[in-house]
Amino acid sequence: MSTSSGEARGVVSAPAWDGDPDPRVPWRVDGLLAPFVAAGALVSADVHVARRLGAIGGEPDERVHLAVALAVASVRSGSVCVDLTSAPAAVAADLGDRDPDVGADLPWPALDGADGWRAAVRRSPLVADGPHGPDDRPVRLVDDRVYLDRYWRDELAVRREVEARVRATLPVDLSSLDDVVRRLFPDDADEQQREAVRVASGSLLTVLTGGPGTGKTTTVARLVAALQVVAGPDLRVALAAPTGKAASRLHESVNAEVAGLPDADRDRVGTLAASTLHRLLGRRPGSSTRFRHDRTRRLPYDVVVVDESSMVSLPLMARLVEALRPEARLVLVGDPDQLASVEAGAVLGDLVEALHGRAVVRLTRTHRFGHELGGLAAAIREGDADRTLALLRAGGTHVHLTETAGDVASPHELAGLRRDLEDAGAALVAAARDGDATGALRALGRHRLLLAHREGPAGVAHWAAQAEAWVEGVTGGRPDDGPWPPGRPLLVTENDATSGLSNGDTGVVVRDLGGEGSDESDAAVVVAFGDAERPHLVRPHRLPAVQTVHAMTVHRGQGSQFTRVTVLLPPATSPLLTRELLYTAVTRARDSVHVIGSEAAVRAAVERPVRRASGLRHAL
Ligand SMILES: Nc1ncnc2c1ncn2[C@@H]1O[C@H](COP(=O)(O)OP(=O)(O)OP(=O)(O)O)[C@@H](O)[C@H]1O
Repeated sequence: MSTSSGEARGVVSAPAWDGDPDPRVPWRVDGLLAPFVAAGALVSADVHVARRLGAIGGEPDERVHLAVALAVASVRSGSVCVDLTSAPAAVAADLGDRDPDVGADLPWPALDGADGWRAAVRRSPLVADGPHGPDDRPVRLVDDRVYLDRYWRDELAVRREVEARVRATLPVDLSSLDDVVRRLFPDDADEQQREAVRVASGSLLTVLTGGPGTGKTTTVARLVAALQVVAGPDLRVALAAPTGKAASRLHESVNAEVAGLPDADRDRVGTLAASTLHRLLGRRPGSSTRFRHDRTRRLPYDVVVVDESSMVSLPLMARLVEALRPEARLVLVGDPDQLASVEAGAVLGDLVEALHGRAVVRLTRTHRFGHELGGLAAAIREGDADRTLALLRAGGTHVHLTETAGDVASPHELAGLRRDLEDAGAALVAAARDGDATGALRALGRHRLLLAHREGPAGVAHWAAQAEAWVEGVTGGRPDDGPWPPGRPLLVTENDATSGLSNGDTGVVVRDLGGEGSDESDAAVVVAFGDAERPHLVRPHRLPAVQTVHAMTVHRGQGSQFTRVTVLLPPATSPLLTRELLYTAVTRARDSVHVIGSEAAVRAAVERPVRRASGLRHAL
């Protein structure tokens, strides 16, 4: 494939390439887009995609290339599109968070007028103009939002399905609904949970939101029981979550709740199986965007419940709603204040905003933390930096702040973290060496270090190594430990049907006192995963890809909770430091949280909500 370097207006000098260019390779870009690359608003790969589309589609106007490159960049950073009206302010704000001088005076084209930026984009042969524009163009312009067309189509699919589902009302026998609601939630204080059941009974879409410990999972179990009475019997129910880890947690907690239901309800519900969304939809080998179940081959369920739906990307949500039977009920459960999906879209948050309360039930009564943690989470969620800092500084049994003087914590400032890591590590190694899988799994859930970055001085790679060194300092390696030292905490990084492990599962190497390994390298050790009471034991040679997990990113921690969490904040200038990141990190703690960072970093996080551009939140 040739590059665009030979064209009249082609200004990218680069070698030939056969696929996606590596965004880390510096490409020389000149012309209108150069200052955008220099400022960090675009990477050269964005420019390259835009210029190639321009070359193929016969569009020489650099302003159109800019719009397309920004659309590509926006997907990379989690947005679904770029809004031409707000792009200058959004880019300046993003760049200015890091350096106030950068991004303020980029050469933005004038938007309005017959020869303005908007008009140039609208009449471009690359661009379909409006929702009814031609469907063979790579880019679409709708209300000043520029989309790569496939994201527009995904957004449209979700919007249409949601609109249809919200409009439909299902006939319900109100007196039997009232009976079952009162039986399942006898306490008047549980009115919000009752309301969730009423909404799910009467409509095809229910959005159930709430912070951690507000009873979402509990409600799911009872809601299914209620639906079996008012819309059943024998409804086929699927439970799903975006990650394997979240799916197994959902499976455990819903079935535990079902076990406590009155006999008749429990029998009606039976055992519910939870799987990942990918598995529910049916993976197709070699494709991550198409599934076995789609519009032509719908999912055979009457009720589909998706937990942790804040983590579901727009493309995956589109595939799900397309695959639902039109009469199936969809229940989306999650916390829209948490980090959104790694891929593009913030569907749950957008829907909550767009639906204006229709089909949405928010649970606000916390059952789990009756202490400082709940107040801290609320202050962060509400964007109140002063209150967040005051609560952190006041501290208490459950909240602790180590306020660092600079961007990087000094050894003195790290003393508390070191102690936590050493204590948890020592307990882990002691139980593992004793062959006590239950004790080791409990120790594994005792403390977790969460970070924003994967790489760099504030990243997981550095801190995992540091933590390991500290732990080894107190536990000492043993000559007979072999390649799988007992007490090593592991994170699974791929899904694996053979071992039953999913990407995100964590486990610990434990001495197998009674057993024999199948070869020398894993003789006499097993790796314990899952529920501490009923550990799932896997021989090392059967493990899928794993890594040592003394520390993990907040993203990785999403969907899990730990007794104690330490959040080590990056410098205030880190683009990853957002309100959602801090909220998600703090709410991973079941009992106590320790935040390490500067005042500037705490303020930056709380005051910087993620801005993901999308049309979904305006659309309904
Ligand atoms: N109506 C209720 N009355 C008393 N306890 C409740 C009620 N609803 C939930 N709980 C309890 O509150 C705790 C948290 O509930 P649950 O796990 O359902 O919350 P959640 O919102 O799903 O939390 P997370 O998002 O952290 O998983 C559980 O111990 C549950 O038994």
